[in-house]
Amino acid sequence: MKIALGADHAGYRYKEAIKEKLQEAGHEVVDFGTSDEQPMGTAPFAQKVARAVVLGECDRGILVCGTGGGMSVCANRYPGVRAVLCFNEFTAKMARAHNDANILVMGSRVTPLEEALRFVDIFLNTPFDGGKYAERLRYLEEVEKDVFQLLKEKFS
Ligand SMILES: O=C(CO)[C@H](O)[C@H](O)[C@H](O)COP(=O)(O)O
Repeated sequence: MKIALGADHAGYRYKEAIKEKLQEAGHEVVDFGTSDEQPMGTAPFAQKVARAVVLGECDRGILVCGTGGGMSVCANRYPGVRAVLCFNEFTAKMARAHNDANILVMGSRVTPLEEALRFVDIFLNTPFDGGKYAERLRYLEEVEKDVFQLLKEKFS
């Protein structure tokens, strides 16, 4: 798979470890930064990863910040993004099985690194269950149309 990675300063160390693991496993990684532990904003990295996934430039995305909150808030503003903040193996599995998540979000101040690496495995290897979950996800298209309409009204 081609995987987009992004992290702020709080997630930098995790991103580097995830990148190494993914490359060892033969995945293609696109690293959208950050490139050190210098404190900085979270959203620009979520923005780059979300765009890459929505545009189909990458198959999946992985984002890490301190809590996962900042990354989730930003990434899910993009239509077509289903970014899920995972904090144990069950949430990682359900993110794929029920939500068809295309971006895994984790918090480095919440999840130990070894566990985060396991969530990555689960995220990449769990199929979407489809069926009733696919039907439920279709409602998101209605929500996206609603958002589009609101933005049009707000900015016209
Ligand atoms: O949610 C977040 C940002 O919106 C993340 O947890 C950040 O990594 C965190 O806020 C960073 O905090 P810091 O005090 O700047 O290290």
